[in-house]
Amino acid sequence: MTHHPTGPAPAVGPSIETVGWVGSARDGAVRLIDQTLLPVEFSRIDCRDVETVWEAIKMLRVRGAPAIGIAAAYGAVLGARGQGLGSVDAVVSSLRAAAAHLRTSRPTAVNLFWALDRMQRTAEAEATTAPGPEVLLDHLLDEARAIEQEDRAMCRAIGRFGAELLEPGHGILTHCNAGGLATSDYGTALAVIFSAVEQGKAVHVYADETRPLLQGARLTAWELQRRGIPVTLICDNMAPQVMKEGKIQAVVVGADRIAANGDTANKIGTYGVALAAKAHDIPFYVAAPSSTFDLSLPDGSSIPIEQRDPREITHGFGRQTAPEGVEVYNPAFDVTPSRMITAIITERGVIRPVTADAVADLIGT
Ligand SMILES: CSC[C@@H](O)[C@@H](O)C(=O)COP(=O)(O)O
Repeated sequence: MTHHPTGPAPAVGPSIETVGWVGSARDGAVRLIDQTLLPVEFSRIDCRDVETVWEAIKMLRVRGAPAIGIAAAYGAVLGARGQGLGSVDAVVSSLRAAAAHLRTSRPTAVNLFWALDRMQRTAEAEATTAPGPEVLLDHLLDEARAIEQEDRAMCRAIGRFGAELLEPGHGILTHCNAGGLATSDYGTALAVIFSAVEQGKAVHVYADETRPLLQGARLTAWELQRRGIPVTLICDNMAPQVMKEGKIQAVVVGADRIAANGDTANKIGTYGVALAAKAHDIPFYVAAPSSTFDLSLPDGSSIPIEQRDPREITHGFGRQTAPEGVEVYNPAFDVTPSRMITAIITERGVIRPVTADAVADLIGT
């Protein structure tokens, strides 16, 4: 049952740069949108040291798995110049220390570790050949920029593959924010929607508010509205009812870490959406780049789940909404078993059905 008009699709509005680098390797800074201020205020901050990047990741000023990885890669460049540019060895050891610190910012999104491993490998590989510390630092900035550029390309490819799965008039439910704000510029789950609209398919998005930090309300609704895509905001607990009313023909969400068998960690509440989708026979799609897969983990049971400050639940956005001292459980992510995922959309193609063999075939090389 489709309740959405199938008239001409709107044009997709312009991208925004979520995280990038300004200035030279020697004096520059990591520039990022402070997402904690959205949707009321749009402002960027410049991070000039590793600690500021660490804090920005921890406090969700920059968030979303690929964007965290990009911010960390640029943060590693800041770290590399930490002890000054006295020698190549000083640059390498400063980068190692910065990477070790940045790894402690958030545990679940594997893109953070993937990007830092890559920066560290680059530093170590070039240590013996770089003619001097300044050249090495320039190369490290090039590597961080490559991570950002590759993410752009991956998101566009995810969008192209995923758009094939949507039809004009579809109602699409998404959870949290897997849009441009969570990546370099185009998103993963939202890329699928942007691409479908660019292909002329008019769709309507339902955005889960996403308790407790409201990434769906503050970020996804803002991003879709800004790009001219029709969006209806709902509270998380309304999703099953909205499905029952026939308004949803597909669910598309992002991912923070995907195990070798396809089990997928994403924002808390995603598992509940998958259960509801299954009950209503609605396809449940995960959209993620290959950098979000962690093939060292056989299944989702060993994915580390971030536990966050209870005050995000008891004092969300500055107002006390629970009794003082109440016990709180606040996991930031949950794991959806692969058997509940209809397909995983990657930049290399679509994994369907989601099995360990299919994941290994596409991602394992
Ligand atoms: C393309 S981003 C995919 C995920 O990182 C996203 O869905 C998500 O769960 C983000 O959580 P957040 O806590 O806001 O970093």
